[in-house]
Amino acid sequence: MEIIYGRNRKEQPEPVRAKVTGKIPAWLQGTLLRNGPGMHTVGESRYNHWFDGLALLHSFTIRDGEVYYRSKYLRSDTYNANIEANRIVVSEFGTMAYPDPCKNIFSKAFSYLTHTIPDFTDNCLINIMKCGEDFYATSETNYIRKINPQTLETLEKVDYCKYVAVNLATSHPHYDEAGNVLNMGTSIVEKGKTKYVIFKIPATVPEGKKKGKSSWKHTEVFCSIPSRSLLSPSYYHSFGVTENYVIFLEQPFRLDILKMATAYIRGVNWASCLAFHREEKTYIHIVDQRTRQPVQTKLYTDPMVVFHHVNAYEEDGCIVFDVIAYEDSSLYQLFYLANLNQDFKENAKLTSVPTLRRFAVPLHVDKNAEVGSNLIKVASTTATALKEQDGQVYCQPEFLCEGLELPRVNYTHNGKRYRYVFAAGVHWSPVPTKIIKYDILTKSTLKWRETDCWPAEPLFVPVPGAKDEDDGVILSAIVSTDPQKLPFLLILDAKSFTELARASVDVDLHMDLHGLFIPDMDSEAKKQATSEEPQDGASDCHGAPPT
Ligand SMILES: CC1=C(/C=C/C(C)=C/C=C/C(C)=C/C=O)C(C)(C)CCC1
Ligand SMILES: [Fe+2]
Repeated sequence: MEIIYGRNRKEQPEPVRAKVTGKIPAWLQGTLLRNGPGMHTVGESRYNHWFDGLALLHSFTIRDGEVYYRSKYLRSDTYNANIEANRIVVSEFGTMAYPDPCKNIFSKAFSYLTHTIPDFTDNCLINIMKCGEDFYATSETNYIRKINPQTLETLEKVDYCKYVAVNLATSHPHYDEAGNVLNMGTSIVEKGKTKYVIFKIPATVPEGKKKGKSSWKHTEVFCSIPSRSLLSPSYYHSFGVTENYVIFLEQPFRLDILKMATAYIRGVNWASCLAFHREEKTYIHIVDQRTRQPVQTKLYTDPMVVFHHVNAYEEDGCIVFDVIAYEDSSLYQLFYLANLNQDFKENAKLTSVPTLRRFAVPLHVDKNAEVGSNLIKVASTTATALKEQDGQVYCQPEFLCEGLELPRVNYTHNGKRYRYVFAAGVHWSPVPTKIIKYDILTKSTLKWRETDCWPAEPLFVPVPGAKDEDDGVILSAIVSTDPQKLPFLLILDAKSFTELARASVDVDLHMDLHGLFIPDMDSEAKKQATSEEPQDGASDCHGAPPT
């Protein structure tokens, strides 16, 4: 597994033309842009965790049946400082680093003082966010980095803190139809006022506001939810939305702020400040986007750990939401590089399988409803919400399917009723071995897998004018551990899950995390703008840079 996870990857900044087999649909024109960790050692120093690796952006540009690949390390301040020092000098999730080699106790104490309120890393390795016409590499700290989606160059650093009071923010924002971004973050600095903040970044500068100003300045707080525990807010990796509501799970997987404030002097990493409290409940917060107020009903469910929300929608006075849930937090433990070594089958065993769970929560609780009665009258799910004596509502999910992670849906159905989940197939190990299409209606699955092939998160791209939810293709970057087989971009027909084409590239493809597809709006115009004609040829040919 070290070959997949722990090895440093070589960047490929010049586009490489892929060898295409099969036929890429003519309508599929655009760029698949993805992010993930690519460098795990700097000089003699080594990161401990896979989520620490330096961000490596990569893209597959699909144009007229041809595919071009390129990759480039994000030139974050973190990357630059590490490369300059030839060692890791910035702390990441699983690695605490010391900028100055603290030779004596006094200098260590001094460094400690300057780190009490930590300045987090800008190594944005998790996802790509679209904001208006701009693209950003994202992580979970207060920093994101603007990038050029064509050349993968690193542009300016944006500090969320300048626009909204959050120290951490998710790398899984939502988008409305106008492209406005809805995201969530946690404010931990104002002691005693720890809160979760839902905020909106407009896609464009609002009408009537002074032109020329960036839309960031118009970021607005939508709603703040006070943390149940002021010194120990929940950790969350994503959240859900419906057309009118936001769903936030305050799970008992929590950050300890005091531990974080002393982590540097204690020489421990950020990950050690996270703990799952298996005896506590998971609180379900619902925020009405129209009133910007939380729904007053106290909703809760059993302890669980959720990283990825799948989708959510409203039905008959209820909110139905689907998540991938675990019984514990073993997933983050498994991604320590020491666990992903040769014996990963032994070391990297999940102690709970990820399951797709469907919850249903009532938007209004009938005062006359009997204590103990199920408030969910929706026929399509067996999820329940039981009214309790004290007015709280206890929600129990319907278990839909096991062994899914990195879920994606057809985003035109985001927040709306939907039927299909596309995901990576995992079981006891967190390493995906297949791609799955799960049909919620028929509870059936379609799978793609190939020996020695390790798929990334599958992304759904709809065909223009699509009628059915699954009218489109699935894109997934496949890492190969078969020396005879090059890595490739896999293109599946999303309906039948049959292979339409694959584009093999002779490059050092890394296992990535998340990304997005940028469709070419006007591919004809783009083609005209391409200065050079691409050369015909083999997979290692460096064709003209697609614009
Ligand atoms: C650096 C840093 C953090 C980084 C978290 C990361 C990098 C999480 C990655 C999660 C992924 C990739 C999940 C996939 O399902 C925290 C804990 C927010 C807090 C403080 C500083
Ligand atoms: Fe994620």
